[in-house]
Amino acid sequence: MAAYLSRLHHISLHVSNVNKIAYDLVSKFKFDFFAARLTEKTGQYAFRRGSAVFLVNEKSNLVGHELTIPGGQSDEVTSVPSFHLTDNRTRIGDKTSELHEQSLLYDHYPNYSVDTACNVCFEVENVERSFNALRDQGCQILVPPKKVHDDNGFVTYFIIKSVVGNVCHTLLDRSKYHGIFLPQFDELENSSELLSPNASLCPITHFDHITYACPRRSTAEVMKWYEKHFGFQRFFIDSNEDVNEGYVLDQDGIGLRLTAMEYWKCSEMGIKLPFKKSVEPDCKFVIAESLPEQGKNQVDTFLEQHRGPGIQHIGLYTGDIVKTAQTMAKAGVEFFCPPPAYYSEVGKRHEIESAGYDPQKLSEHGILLDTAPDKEATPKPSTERYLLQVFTKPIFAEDTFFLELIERRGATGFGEGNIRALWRSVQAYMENEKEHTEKHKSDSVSLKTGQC
Ligand SMILES: O=C(O)C(=O)Cc1ccc(O)cc1
Ligand SMILES: [Fe+2]
Repeated sequence: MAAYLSRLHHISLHVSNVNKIAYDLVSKFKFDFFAARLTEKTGQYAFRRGSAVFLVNEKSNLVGHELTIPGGQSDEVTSVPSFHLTDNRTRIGDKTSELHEQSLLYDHYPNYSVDTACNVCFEVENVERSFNALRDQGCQILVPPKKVHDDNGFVTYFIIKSVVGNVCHTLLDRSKYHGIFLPQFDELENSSELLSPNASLCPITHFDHITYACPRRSTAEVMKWYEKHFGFQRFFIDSNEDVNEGYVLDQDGIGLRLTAMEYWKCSEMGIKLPFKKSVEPDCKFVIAESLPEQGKNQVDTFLEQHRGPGIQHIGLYTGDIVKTAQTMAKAGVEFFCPPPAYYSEVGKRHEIESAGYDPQKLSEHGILLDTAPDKEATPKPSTERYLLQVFTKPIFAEDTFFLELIERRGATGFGEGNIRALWRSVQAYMENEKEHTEKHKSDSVSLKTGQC
């Protein structure tokens, strides 16, 4: 029996420069910094927008380290006020010393040499039952069941290693916890989502999908692992997709195999958000493999620079991609842009206009639009179904992890046109980057700057 996952709780990052990532998440991506845990040995910081929560863990033991998160850069956006975590150190230190708990909670040190997003944490209804089931199925246990409490109740959790590179999963039960995040975390004052000015400018509601970069011919093993242990089911990206081969794009320089999965409970009935009365849509998992015939590509680059398989990107769902991209670009987020011809090509122009968008507006930030094939529209409505996406440049020092904004207007899958356009823009960036490094042009304009 598989573990019974009820919802995605947060995704953990392990980074060496917490200040940089915290700054980017708050000032550029407009996430709210809402909870923190700081001990003599470690710092853990939680950021959220809607139900999308990132837990940023400090990679090294920086004692006396001070994190300052500045306010927003733009005039209209007053962001989280400056916050010095050193102020809280004594308080959290006092709490933890009672428990003699100084190291990371809800995660483990991955001892990874580069910055990485590597723990996808789920809520489960019964930690003991899930643990027994996964242990009996032979899963590798990284942290056995553990109970953590504070004045607001308690949480139990354990951590298992997945079959994808350094990716692991914390499975936790927080049904007996009434605090804002997790026990031993301090809530930041004024962290209420309702008060956040960013909610309307960046209406991100949840994680839409998580994409893994995996080695060639490993997809079947990954699928099998998630089916067996978590009860994931196949999500067909395209109606012509071969069950065994996945969705294959293998021409014109694009060599990519995509296979997607979703977790069954969410796909069948949806999950209630703890704070809101609405139903939280599911988060899909996409496995990306590169194909050898088309030469080295972005998946290979990820595997090389990340030093193994892992989370390549995360799709953040937004109710208004144009507004969100505009706000983020203004704050300094850089997006991958397709070739300018993408927006002037007659067919695409017409497609964009038919969807009610201005090609010029979309082109400003590299937003891609795809119309879902007719067969997806059941029963066929008078309006078509669209998918809009835009991809940020890598957010760590290496060409590894990046974020994506995605808005679905009826379309539930992944658009072939968007994948091709994304692929080309990432390839162009990486080739430029390579040339740039090879020629050692230290005085040339940085490729990581500039608008579309
Ligand atoms: O289209 C999406 O959002 C995907 O997630 C598919 C995808 C996966 C990996 C790539 O390198 C490019 C595209
Ligand atoms: Fe994606």
